[in-house]
Amino acid sequence: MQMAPLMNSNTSTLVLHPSSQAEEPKKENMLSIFDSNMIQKQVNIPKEFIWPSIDLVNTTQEELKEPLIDLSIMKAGDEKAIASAAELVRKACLNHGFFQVINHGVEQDLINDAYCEVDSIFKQPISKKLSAKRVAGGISGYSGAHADRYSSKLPWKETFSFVYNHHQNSSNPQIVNYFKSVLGEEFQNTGLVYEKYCEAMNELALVIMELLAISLGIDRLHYRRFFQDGDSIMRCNYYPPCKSSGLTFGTGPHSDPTSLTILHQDQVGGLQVFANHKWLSVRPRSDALVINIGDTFMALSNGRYKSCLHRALVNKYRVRKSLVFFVCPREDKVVKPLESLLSKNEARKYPDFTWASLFEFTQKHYRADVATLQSFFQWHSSSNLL
Ligand SMILES: C=C1C[C@]23C[C@H]1CC[C@H]2[C@]1(C)CCC[C@@](C)(C(=O)O)[C@H]1[C@@H]3C(=O)O
Ligand SMILES: O=C(O)CCC(=O)C(=O)O
Ligand SMILES: [Fe+2]
Repeated sequence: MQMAPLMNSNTSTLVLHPSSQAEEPKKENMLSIFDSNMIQKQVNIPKEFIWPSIDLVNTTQEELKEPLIDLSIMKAGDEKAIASAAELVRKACLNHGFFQVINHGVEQDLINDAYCEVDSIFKQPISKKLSAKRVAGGISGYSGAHADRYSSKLPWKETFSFVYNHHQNSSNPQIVNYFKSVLGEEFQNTGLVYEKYCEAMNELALVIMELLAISLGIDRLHYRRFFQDGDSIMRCNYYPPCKSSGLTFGTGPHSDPTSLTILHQDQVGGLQVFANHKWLSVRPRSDALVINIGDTFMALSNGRYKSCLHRALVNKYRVRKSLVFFVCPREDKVVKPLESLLSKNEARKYPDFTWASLFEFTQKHYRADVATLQSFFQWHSSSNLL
């Protein structure tokens, strides 16, 4: 059935095409855009955004009881407190893979500045945002509901993503150059803010990697070394209010295919984790960062630490925003558990693979969901993963 074109505020036409089930790649000549200004005014939610009822299970308001870790102990070198914190982290990661950290060393002013820049990006007219559109097969750039990638179960969100390579240096400010190249010179300051934000995220990531190594009883510097020259991903999520919020998701149920996620959410609430057989809310804390294990780290721990299903709800009245830093190793690094982690006769749960191959799978062939890792290995069952 041909969807009727809907006019948006900028006179260009918002055209939502009939939903084919193809995930990616979508037919080249299909142009679909999600103009959040326009779509919020619609009486009925386009059917492409309506998720299967099986996913829309009622959610309790019950909260996840994830540990809150005070990271100041790491700088202080308080080994007794570090051992206790590592035990709390271990228990959480064996179960659902989520914990929150405070005294993380990321200045509140920098977080506030990053949110201000989120607003400066997403308030741009749709034509400007589309000029910075994500290139098919890549992660960087603007996306409106991923409407150019998928034809059904569209997430009610706009995103802006870019890559952070730690080995960049001030003489080659990649993020500033990226913002200026895709959004214009007036986004120089936005680039500077995110340059600083990603540097702070990367530093924090290495501290958390040390705590994870301690919690797993391996060489505490192992993951620092493994991730120190990583190619991480920064993503700004912007979730407009939705009149039919109970029929869609801001971000659908998934586990992160990456290694470790460092997320700041605003005070609106909406992040949920599937733990102990139910959806549990992660309480927003403005002074905390939410940390969760991703699929790649689950493989590094030979399945010990869990990369868990989570999702982001939208609501009827308020915009919700989140800043998400996805920690990834350098793309050519071989993902396999450290020998000393494996107990005697412990079988390997996953074949060796590179992050580049898993990343490409999620960008070109498969929408990350709850089964990404096994789908990835099935996809590559015949060919070489490295
Ligand atoms: C490597 C990635 C792919 C996604 C961004 C990072 C880590 C999380 C992934 C994602 C958010 C999981 C849900 C589906 C997805 C398509 C999304 O809703 O944005 C995923 C991201 C992506 O492929 O752009
Ligand atoms: O916005 C959120 O709270 C969660 C987003 C998320 O899970 C993701 O972008 O991977
Ligand atoms: Fe996620």
